Amino acid sequence: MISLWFHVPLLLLDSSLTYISSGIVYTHYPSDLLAAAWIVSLVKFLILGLVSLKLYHPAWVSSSPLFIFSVCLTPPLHQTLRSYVTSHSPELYSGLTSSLITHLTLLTACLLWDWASPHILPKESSEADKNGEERNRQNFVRLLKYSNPDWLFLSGAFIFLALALIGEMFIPFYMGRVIDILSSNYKETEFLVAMFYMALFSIASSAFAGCRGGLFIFSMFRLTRRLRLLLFRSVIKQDIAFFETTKTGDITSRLSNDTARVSRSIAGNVNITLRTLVKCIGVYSFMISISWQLTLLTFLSSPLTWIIQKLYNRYHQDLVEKVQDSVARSSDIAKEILESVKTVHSFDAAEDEAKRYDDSLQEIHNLQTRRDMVRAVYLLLIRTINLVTQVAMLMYGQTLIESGFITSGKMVSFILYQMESGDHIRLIVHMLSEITHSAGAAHKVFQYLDRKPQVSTSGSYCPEQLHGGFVFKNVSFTYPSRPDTAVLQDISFNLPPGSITALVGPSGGGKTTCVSLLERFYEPTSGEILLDGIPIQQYKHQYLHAKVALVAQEPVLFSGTVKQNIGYGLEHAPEEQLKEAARKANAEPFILGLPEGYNTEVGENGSQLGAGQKQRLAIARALARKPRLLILDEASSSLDAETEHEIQKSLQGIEGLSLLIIAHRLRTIEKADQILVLEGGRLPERGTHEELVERQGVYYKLLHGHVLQNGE
Ligand SMILES: Nc1ncnc2c1ncn2[C@@H]1O[C@H](COP(=O)(O)OP(=O)(O)OP(=O)(O)O)[C@@H](O)[C@H]1O
Repeated sequence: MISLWFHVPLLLLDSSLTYISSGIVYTHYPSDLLAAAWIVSLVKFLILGLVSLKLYHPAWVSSSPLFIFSVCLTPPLHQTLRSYVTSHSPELYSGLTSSLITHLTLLTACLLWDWASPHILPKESSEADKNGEERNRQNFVRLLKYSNPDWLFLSGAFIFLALALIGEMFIPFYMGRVIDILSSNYKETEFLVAMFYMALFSIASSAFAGCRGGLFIFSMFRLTRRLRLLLFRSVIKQDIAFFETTKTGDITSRLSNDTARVSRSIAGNVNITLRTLVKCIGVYSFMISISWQLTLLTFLSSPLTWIIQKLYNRYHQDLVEKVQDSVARSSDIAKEILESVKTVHSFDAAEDEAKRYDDSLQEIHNLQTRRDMVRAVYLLLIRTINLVTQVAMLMYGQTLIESGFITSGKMVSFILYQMESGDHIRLIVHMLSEITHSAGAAHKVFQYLDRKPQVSTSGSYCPEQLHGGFVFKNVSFTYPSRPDTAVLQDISFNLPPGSITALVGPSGGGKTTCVSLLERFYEPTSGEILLDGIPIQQYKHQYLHAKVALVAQEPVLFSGTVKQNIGYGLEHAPEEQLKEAARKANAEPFILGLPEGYNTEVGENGSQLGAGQKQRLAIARALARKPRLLILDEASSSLDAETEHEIQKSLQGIEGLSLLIIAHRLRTIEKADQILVLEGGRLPERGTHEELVERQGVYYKLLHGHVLQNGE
């Protein structure tokens, strides 16, 4: 409705302007009506443009610029074509009825557009989108900077690009020439010269194009590799909270897909866009030099091709991304099911899971069908437009040949150029959108590249002498992913050098969280952790991690040999140091029993070892770095009592080594120097086993519950 109120006054204004200005211009230019028509329309365009700018309101019309443009451009364009194509003389003002018909048709088209465009066009141009465009531009510039090391290859590629284009541009020209020579008086020398040039340009342009493509692809791979490495380095240094809040799939997708896409945007898309742009200019120059009237005719379809291509890009790109997401989801489902196949079998859920997987496949299929339908409609429209243009061009071309303006050979050259030109326009529009999308992918990559870990690793203190006394001083902590729940509340305790401390308490009490803070996976929300009186964040990261070693309940081993696993992160450690650690962890007897001893492969995540063996190997790995504090988080739960006892004895024999043991089997920590009872993030009790039993508090209950639970 608002549109209508905007268009009707504009329409009336336009009619009056046409009437008045036609009268004036006609009196001054009675001889050249075509020039007059263009002047009238320029005047109208300026006045209507100013009026609409003055009155413009965002809620009005999306089509008002289109309306004004069409209202002003259609009449002179129509007159120009009329006089050139049909040889009718131009008219300046074609009468009230035809003017009314033109306006009403345009008004209907614009209103239809206003009504339909919100439904068919994806929403854009919001403030956020504009910021996004600006950001994309900045990202693109930044990407160019990442390509700096490849400047030599890229410059070479651009030179070959230019050479190949020059060659390609001349081929249709000489083809037309050959036809002209064949269809007129045949002269052998001229024919041979033309053929020679055609062959020369063909061979040279193919060779240059090959070099160009090769160099671009080479630079692209180099950039991908550089970006991947940078990204991987940045990701691997992130704090644990980052990995808890970011899906692994997202990270791997950035590493594999986005980096490749981003580098494609630089080397690949820029290459294609430039090539197409230059070719487009070249092709149109040749076309204009052959016949500007025919060129004008082919231009008529360009705006339509442009709009269709833009619409197609938006839709198609959107659907392509949806298909990719849904393929990723589907493979995630398959992976999840296959990884938990034992659970699936034990719950007899194989059929249900197959159905779930089938649903995900169906979703992919539906999206792919939609994507292909969109492509089919697009191809149909584009081919129809091409056909109509070609028919019009041939009809007019025939008039031009008949009247002797051009030769049939030139007409052939023109057709060859024209066939290329449509492809070029579509490719430019496609590439421009592809570059924007790649810049979007670049944004995702840069987000990770620029992310600063929340746990700083800039400490530099690494003293030669270390006593190894740890102190928790009024430490409180909440997980970044659950900021409302305090997991540790103002806890303080000491881990004196060479002592054994046990952390016990009900599940969820915060034991593992204490360990995570000691390992600097997170920073305490308040309070501090000191090592020999100095806050642990001031120590050099590698130094601290050599002094504090953790063995988790389910240790992670890497595929490789036993020796490689024990020496993980210790590149230059002597073999004897590793074997010594294995002996202390009571792992040597089983290692020597393996087919190739220390050189036996452990399989992916140690799959060829038993749970107890894995734990012993993990303890050996921790000891190999000669720590001052060894944290055993339920690390001996899979060991039999005798092995556990052996290990404890050998660990106690290591001078200056403090042990922090988290255990549910309370019997194993009865001999600890101090037992800290952690409940609900607080430390309600601490003392030796005897003291705590005597106190009959939480520890006593735990012990009691534990005894009852195990029937001991
Ligand atoms: N990564 C995390 N993000 C958010 N909350 C967490 C995270 N890890 C643990 N929590 C929560 O913090 C609290 C303490 O967990 P923690 O694992 O430290 O307890 P725990 O005493 O070691 O338990 P358990 O004996 O079962 O291992 C629990 O409520 C748990 O749900």
